Amino acid sequence: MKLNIFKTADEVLASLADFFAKTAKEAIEKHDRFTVALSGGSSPKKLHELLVSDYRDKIEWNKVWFFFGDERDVPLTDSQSNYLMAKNTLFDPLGIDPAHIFPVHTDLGAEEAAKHYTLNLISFFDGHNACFDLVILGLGDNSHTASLFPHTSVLKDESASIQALYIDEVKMNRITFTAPLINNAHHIAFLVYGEGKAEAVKHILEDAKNIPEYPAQLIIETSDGDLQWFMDEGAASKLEKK
Ligand SMILES: O=C1O[C@H](COP(=O)(O)O)[C@@H](O)[C@H](O)[C@H]1O
Repeated sequence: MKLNIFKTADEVLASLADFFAKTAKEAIEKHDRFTVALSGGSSPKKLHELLVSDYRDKIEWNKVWFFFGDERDVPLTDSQSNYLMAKNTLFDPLGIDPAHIFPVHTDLGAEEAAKHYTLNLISFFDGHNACFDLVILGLGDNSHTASLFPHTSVLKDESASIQALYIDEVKMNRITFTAPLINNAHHIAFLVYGEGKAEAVKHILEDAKNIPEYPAQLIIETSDGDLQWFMDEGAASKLEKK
């Protein structure tokens, strides 16, 4: 695992955008496509904006395929939708072909949407377990990542799949990649900035294992995977070892 710690959030974003472009180039050279699962919430908006402003001509966008590590069970037109955020900040400004975007079909209902997404992945990855070139993750201040929330049943799920579940803490259904599905990726990048995340970062990286309390501890580097954290000094401020 590699920790990339920068003074400012802008430097964090610049470094992750560069990493995105590098992994895209390598994947396209290797198998003529780049598969990336985006995270939701607010942190990735600025990353998307940077990719649009500085990487428009540096990435072969017509070879990029977009997925979502988690989604809220709301219509895709709702302001809480992770898809809508990515559409507004990334897909529309870059003119991405809709055929290259895999939204979670929340109109089917959470359970069906999760099953449908799992089947889509199986078919996209030719019957094999999905293995993304890059999964981008955020970190909630309660130590959740994707929609792997504390004390939820999905934390025990050992299948590499998409699951739907009601999350009491946010009073809504969420659709989420399981940890084994995320861990199967070639590259995993956490994007975390701001002092508000410092406590959670410490729990995940330095505290004793306690998956029910700190679900992002489930995300690990496998023998053929690469796990990197991109964070600012604020988010890293409670770490003892840097
Ligand atoms: O609910 C969610 O929260 C996390 C963290 O979001 P942020 O707003 O603190 O950046 C996010 O990674 C996840 O995808 C999202 O659905």
